[in-house]
Amino acid sequence: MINLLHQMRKALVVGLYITVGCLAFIASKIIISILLYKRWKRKHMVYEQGHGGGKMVIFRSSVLKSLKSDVVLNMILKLSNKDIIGSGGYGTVYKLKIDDSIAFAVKRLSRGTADRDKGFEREMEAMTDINHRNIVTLHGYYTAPDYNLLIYELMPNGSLDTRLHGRSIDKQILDWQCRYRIAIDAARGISYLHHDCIPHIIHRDIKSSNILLDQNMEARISDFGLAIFMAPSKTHVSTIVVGTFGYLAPEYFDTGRATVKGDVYSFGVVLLELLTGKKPSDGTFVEEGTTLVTWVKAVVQEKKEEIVLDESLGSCPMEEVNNVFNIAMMCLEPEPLKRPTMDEVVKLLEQRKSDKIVTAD
Ligand SMILES: Nc1ncnc2c1ncn2[C@@H]1O[C@H](COP(=O)(O)OP(=O)(O)OP(=O)(O)O)[C@@H](O)[C@H]1O
Repeated sequence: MINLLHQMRKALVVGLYITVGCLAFIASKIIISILLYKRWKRKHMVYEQGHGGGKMVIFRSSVLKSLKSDVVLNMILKLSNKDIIGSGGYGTVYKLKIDDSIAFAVKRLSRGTADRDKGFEREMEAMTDINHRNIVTLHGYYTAPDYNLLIYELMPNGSLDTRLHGRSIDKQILDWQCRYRIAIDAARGISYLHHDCIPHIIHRDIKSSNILLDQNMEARISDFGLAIFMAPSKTHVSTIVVGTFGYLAPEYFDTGRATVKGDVYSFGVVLLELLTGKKPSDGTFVEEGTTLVTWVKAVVQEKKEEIVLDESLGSCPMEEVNNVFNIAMMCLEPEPLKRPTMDEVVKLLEQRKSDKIVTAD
């Protein structure tokens, strides 16, 4: 009898513990959900828009938040060809001028194909929570039945691609110091995606037209239309091969396995562009049956880097130039495991830069 009473008491205590445990678990979930919702509300301002059943979401920009959504939308709808500042395979980019001192870049993506819609979703998923000085800021978006709009901060100096391969007057500003700084800024942006974002972000389209320059020629990574997430416990994500010819890592091209080392390879190609001033898709490479990477590797092996160095650079510190060639070669190792991580690339670039600054000062 006593034994039975003892057992009932024990069962009651266990039951009580389980109930309290469950209640505490549910309460903690509710509190976390409320906190997450409050955080989301703080960051986003959602406007249900009457025009054509679209929806506008503005975050981060106090200027845009202070304007009424239909005012912003009307300004966007008035954009025309004269406001175009660039165009890519997926859409057209316009300059949206709010007043004499404030402007944004608006990317218009037509809808209709699953590819395009996916690109828009990817861009939003990847960018809404990113806040880094070397990543272009997304201020909001508008989604309508026929098209999607992405509103970014405006990068007044355009893309590295246009500066490097466009009019020669645009190239003048790209002296050695400027190119070195662009390399460090871009490396920091990619390193943030690979190492600090959870899940990690593989950009998959690192190239000079996706490196944009602000008013001080500081570089930021843009265009997350092909970006994919990767859990920290994973080493790769299997996908169909996308990206830009000339920048794709060979193993990704062959297997469709996207890894952070694929971005490292593409960054190595960008370093070669900065060093040589040549475009990876330059017609002469195709004519001669070679590539920018093969061409440069051959001269680096013979220690004749100056042959391929961009003539428009004029005189520059050859020790530093050779170091950047070496970093590029590491990034372009055919074996992905032998390539450095982006964290390491940043350190290699920073170390050499700061050594230079210390001796120069
Ligand atoms: N925030 C911005 N500020 C200023 N210019 C921009 C901005 N975003 C894009 N651009 C300009 O618009 C061009 C087109 O950009 P977009 O991202 O649509 O295409 P892309 O990267 O050049 O090519 P693709 O998307 O086909 O790979 C860029 O190269 C750049 O010159």
